Amino acid sequence: MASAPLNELYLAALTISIVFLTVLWYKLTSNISHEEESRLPPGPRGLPIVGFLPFLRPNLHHQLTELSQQYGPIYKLWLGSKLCVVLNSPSLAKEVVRDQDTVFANRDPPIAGLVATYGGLDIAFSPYGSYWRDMRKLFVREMLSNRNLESCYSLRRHEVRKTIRNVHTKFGNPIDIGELAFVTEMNVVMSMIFGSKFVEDMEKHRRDGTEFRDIVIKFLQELGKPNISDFFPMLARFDLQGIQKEMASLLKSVESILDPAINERMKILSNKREGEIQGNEKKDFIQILLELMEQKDIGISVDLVKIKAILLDIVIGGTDSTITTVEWVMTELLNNPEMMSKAQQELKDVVGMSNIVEESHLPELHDLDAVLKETLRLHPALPLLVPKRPSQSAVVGGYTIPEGTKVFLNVYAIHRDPHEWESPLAFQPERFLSRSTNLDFAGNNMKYLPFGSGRRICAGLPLAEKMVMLILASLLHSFDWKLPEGETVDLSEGFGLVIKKSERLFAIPTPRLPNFELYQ
Ligand code: HEM
Repeated sequence: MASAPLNELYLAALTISIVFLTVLWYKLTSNISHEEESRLPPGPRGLPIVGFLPFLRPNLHHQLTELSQQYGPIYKLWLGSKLCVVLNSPSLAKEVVRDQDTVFANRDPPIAGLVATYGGLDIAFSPYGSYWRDMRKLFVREMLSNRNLESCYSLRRHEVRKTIRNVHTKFGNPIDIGELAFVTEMNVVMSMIFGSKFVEDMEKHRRDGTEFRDIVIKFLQELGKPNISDFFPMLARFDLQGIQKEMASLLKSVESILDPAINERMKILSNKREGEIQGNEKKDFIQILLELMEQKDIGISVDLVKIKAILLDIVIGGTDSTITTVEWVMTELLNNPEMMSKAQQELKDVVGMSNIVEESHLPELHDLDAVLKETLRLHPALPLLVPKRPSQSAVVGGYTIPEGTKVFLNVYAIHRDPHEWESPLAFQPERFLSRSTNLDFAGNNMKYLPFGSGRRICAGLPLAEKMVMLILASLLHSFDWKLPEGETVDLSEGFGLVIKKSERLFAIPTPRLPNFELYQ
């Protein structure tokens, strides 16, 4: 009995120490002034030190959308010592991607992302500034220029035709749509980067896209995992969950595929000296980049590490969002058979049953375009875009967002907002057929931002749009699709940076075109 007051004393001392340490912790780790703190947006309280971290659920975009119903269109969360602000309305989106775009064009990459990109040397994670500007310019103007994209159409066509031929050999059997899209997209991307011979060699050695698939999936899983190091930067050096170590090892695996291909191309290029390289020669991405590396007078210093960082954006980031989008479109069409028939009728009218789909047909496919847009409304590949970090304190929605805050633009919530969309949860592609709206991918209408908006809008948009449309149009024109017997469409979403389907989609193709030769 005598020890009871002593226990209470211990308890009191412990509580005082925890409170003291908590206050000290915030003082040491936070560079937010008292004045700024009083003007922060509202938000859930959370626990001392860890903040809202223990309450996070796997599907972050769902939870952040639910919280907006409770706290309004702008709210804050403390995740460990990291202040996060979530924006959930078109007018707040406008404030950050239009009115204050230079401040919010800065990024807040996760530590795993920095490990994966040699410290943020890629385009997506590099801070806003001259390095990012130069790299993005190089990517958009040199690699994805209209001329370049047109000149490598034959590569895209070749790989998509190969996929159609392949599906034809398996008709009547269930096909994993995600895997099909992955192999097609990966082969297209690899042939655009390294040339079609590289893809043929990979296939000869049975190193087709599937080999890469596991690495890409793991890469994105690690990137999407909540990491203590991000929430308590003071603990980053201990890598408590081993995420940074795992990421470094995944990067090595990717390099084991990229490095030999780059080295081989460097050898070929140096054997084929200046005079022999024709001005009008069709160049793949690696040749463009290696040539830029040799030019000293272009104002951009390109080296091998930067080249690999850019390739990672294309091979890992670009591929995954493209595949996920193809899989979601096919899922929605299988769930809405009348829309599938409408899109197929359009293909019959525009392409004809005795032809195959060409890229020149794509601008005529208005129904399919509307299906793609509606799918990206309901299932935006990056529901929270790539998080932003203002380069200086700013005022948004009347509240202060201090410099260094992690800012999520919750496109998922905006795309499903009942104040912005009629029947927001229904799949209604017709809403994109009216010419009076500017609901396109350019990010001008703040209620529809599947590729983001402003300076940091998706840099791969011209290629992404062509690829997704070409793969979908070819699959839908060449085959009818149905679910395996007794199966229903599963629309649930998995966890990650890119919202994937939680269950893989299997569908059974039946040839649609009368002429067998169109499958050869
Ligand atoms: C359907 C396919 C795709 C979707 C839905 C998509 C979507 C996005 C989104 C939402 C962002 C972030 C924008 C922001 O934070 O405001 C982004 C960034 C980016 N995307 Fe895509 N993307 C796709 C395909 C691609 C492809 C194929 C490539 C490369 C060939 C690519 C390259 C990039 C790059 C480099 C960035 C970073 C831009 C920057 O920070 O300046 N994307 N993408």
